[in-house]
Amino acid sequence: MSEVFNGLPAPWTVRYSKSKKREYFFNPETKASQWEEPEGTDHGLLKQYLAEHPLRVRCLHILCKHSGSRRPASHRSEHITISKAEAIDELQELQKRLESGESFESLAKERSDCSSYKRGGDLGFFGKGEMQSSFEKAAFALKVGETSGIVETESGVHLIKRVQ
Ligand SMILES: O=C(CCc1ccccc1)N[C@H](Cc1nc2ccccc2[nH]1)C(=O)O
Repeated sequence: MSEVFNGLPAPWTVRYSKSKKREYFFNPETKASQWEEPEGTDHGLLKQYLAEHPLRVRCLHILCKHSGSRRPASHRSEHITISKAEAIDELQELQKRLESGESFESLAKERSDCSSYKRGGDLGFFGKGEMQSSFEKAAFALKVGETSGIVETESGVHLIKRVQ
């Protein structure tokens, strides 16, 4: 594991509490968790780290399910039978429409197989550990305003736009 300069004394890490809507500190060795910064924290370095490594992101996404999806059904179709290759082709068409200026939200409402389509694909804020790992990895790699390439999960294939 490469050394992480987060301003915290090793091996402390910082996590996000969804219920309390704030960060907390966790020691993976002792399993201790606490609200206060651990003794010896470099507050300035921690703040800089958090600016560059968000604990949570807010994303929109467009999901195209296919016959191999974990749940091949949605509001659009009780029984989704298109192949993964066809689903990827559909996302590629949507990528072209995004590039020609159509809004992500309007395309999510038109085509996404996720229940979030009603809100233009908005998943709200999520932290690490909440979404399937390939989705999380892609989402946390995006800058605010950026859209991913095609991302595969057990649910199907996605386009992801980070908005916060
Ligand atoms: O899991 C859900 C609900 C996701 C959601 C989160 C927060 C707000 C609204 C929706 N829907 C699945 C499809 C699906 N699979 C996903 C995998 C990663 C992110 C979003 C996803 N959406 C399905 O419908 O099969």
